[in-house]
Amino acid sequence: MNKILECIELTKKYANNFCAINQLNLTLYSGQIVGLLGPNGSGKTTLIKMINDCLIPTGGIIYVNGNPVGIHSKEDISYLPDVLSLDEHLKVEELVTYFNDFYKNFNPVKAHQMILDLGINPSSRLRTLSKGTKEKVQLILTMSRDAKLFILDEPIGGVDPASRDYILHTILSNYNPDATVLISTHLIGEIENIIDRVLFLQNGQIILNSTVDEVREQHHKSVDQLFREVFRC
Ligand SMILES: Nc1ncnc2c1ncn2[C@@H]1O[C@H](COP(=O)(O)OP(=O)(O)OP(=O)(O)O)[C@@H](O)[C@H]1O
Repeated sequence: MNKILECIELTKKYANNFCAINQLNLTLYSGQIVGLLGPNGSGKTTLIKMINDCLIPTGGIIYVNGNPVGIHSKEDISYLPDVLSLDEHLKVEELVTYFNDFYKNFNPVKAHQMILDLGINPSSRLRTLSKGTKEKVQLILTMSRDAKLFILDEPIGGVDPASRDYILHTILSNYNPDATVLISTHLIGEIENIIDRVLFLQNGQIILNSTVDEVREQHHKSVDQLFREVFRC
């Protein structure tokens, strides 16, 4: 198994001195789907932004596929941010062309197939689509790259339950089994059946890093039940 992500003593303090990620150590290997779970404010987006070079750590280091975060890691990672980051004036088909021009590892055939399957009109301008459909387009573009590490920050939050099933199935069936998918979500029950490993984040530290099978065997609970117990208010 190849080490695809390594965070060593990773720390992020914001300008107000609040420590959002606190000396976090994490190693992920290739070929797994990993759920990054934690209550509001636990640091999930901060961690994801640092892995994607969108935020600079205060301390520690991150390696992606053996390289420190930087130009190389941008080729290896396909990132779905928690906010829409596409030009809304473009048509869906123009976005596919744009991604194809921009990323060497983008597969337009795969993108067009998913657009067709989800009944999205390729000639619609993004700004005319509903919030959930915009999210689907962004996810399709993200999943159509042949990346080594997919990082999805809340990929199904605004999507209706029927489409969620398709999208989760799409994540499963379109990702290369040698790749790793890191999914941050609050919809634990929805992703529980597709993830191999689960991480619980609390106050900027990993407090659980187990396979889903280990959670079920050791705690005799689903991940959803364990989460509700650990983080009960
Ligand atoms: N720019 C900032 N300046 C100061 N504090 C910040 C900043 N951005 C985030 N934080 C704080 O860092 C902590 C972690 O935020 P983050 O967005 O990473 O959490 P999260 O786990 O993704 O939360 P959610 O589940 O609500 O999306 C929170 O307490 C948040 O208020």
